[in-house]
Amino acid sequence: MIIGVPKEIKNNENRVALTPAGTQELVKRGHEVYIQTTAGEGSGFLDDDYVASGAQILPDIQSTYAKADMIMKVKEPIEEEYELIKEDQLVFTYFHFAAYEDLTKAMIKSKSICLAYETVERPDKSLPLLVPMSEVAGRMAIQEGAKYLEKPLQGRGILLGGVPGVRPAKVMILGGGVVGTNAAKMAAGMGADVTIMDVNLQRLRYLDDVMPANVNTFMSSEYNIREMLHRVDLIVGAVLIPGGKAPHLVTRDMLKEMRPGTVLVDVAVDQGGCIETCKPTTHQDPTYIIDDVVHYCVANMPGAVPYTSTLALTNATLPYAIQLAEKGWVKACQDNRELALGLNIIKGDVVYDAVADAYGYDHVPFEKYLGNVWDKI
Ligand SMILES: NC(=O)C1=CN([C@@H]2O[C@H](COP(=O)(O)OP(=O)(O)OC[C@H]3O[C@@H](n4cnc5c(N)ncnc54)[C@H](O)[C@@H]3O)[C@@H](O)[C@H]2O)C=CC1
Ligand SMILES: CC(=O)C(=O)O
Ligand SMILES: [Mg+2]
Repeated sequence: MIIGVPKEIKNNENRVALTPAGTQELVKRGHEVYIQTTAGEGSGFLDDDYVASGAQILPDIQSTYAKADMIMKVKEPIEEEYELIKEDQLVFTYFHFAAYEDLTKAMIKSKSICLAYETVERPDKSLPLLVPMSEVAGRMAIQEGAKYLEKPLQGRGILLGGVPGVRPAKVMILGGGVVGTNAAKMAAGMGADVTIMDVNLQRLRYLDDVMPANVNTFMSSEYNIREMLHRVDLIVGAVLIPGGKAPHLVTRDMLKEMRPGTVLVDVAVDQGGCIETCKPTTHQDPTYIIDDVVHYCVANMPGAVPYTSTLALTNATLPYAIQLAEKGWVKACQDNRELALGLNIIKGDVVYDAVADAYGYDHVPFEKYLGNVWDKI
């Protein structure tokens, strides 16, 4: 198969979808790998490193898209890329369709095959290609939150861990999945007073078992969220309905109940955000203020720590990329249901139900393309 890796063009997106080590694995299996020049630079990989692993370097994004059967990317395609995606081309990347209607329409029009990292799903319901970036973003959420709580950055001016004789900051984490757990670990390690909220009681039981004493669990409900608002310093939004739009757990009217300088970090912004007033921001201009509350809503948080993120992401994506390259997308998805669940749009059909629901499209089962292979197993 011919694999193309374009350079990411989203603001401050320094990750790359394939490392020189991954290139070597694909090339030694007989595949052709084309890397857009300087695509790996932000993550510390030079064109020469890729060439040494057997890749060929292409001069621009147009030639990279034009050449490839499979495009491997990190972030969702942005407008300049829509026209470059070809009919029948396999695009393997994050899409977050439920948050981007224009992208959804453009990919339907392209008649490409959109296999989304964020909905590849294991039998235990875990999301193996989202987990590594959720680990990064969860950890970063506290680092960023602590920074924006500083007074010169318009925060309340409270130190997360406090000092002897002075209480630590209160951190409320909405969603106790991968982002929430990693955020809680970091906040607890810094000495904050942490509360994790979730609707899954089993998950809260587990977290109660494994978390240190300065982390409490609390059932997520509008009533319980409101009860805490006037006391918290930092709120981390970390809920997920896989593939779907995030529910608004913090609504606009709730901002009035918070203290001035409270910081909101809505990590779930890539699925539309769980804080009603959150709109996607960039690393260049990450925050804005509404009602004296600081909003941090960067949709590609891991892009700022590419040395860690590229390795963490590609450790997870490479085994799936190899299956796609070896077998083609139809056979690879027939053989591995985890990958089939990543299919979101196929040749103009929306095949992922939460994406179809988000915009009122018909949901076409992916069996139209894959057949009912699992019934026979
Ligand atoms: N902004 C960024 O750069 C990044 C964003 N993310 C996003 O972070 C979000 C969270 O991802 P993960 O932690 O991996 O998901 P996850 O599936 O591990 O956890 C989500 C949790 O939300 C809980 N939940 C669902 N409804 C809830 C409600 N009403 N109240 C409280 N909890 C509720 C679920 O029970 C689950 O425990 C996703 O939207 C993901 O795409 C992930 C990585 C980077
Ligand atoms: C998951 C995601 O949105 C990211 O890694 O940028
Ligand atoms: Mg929203």
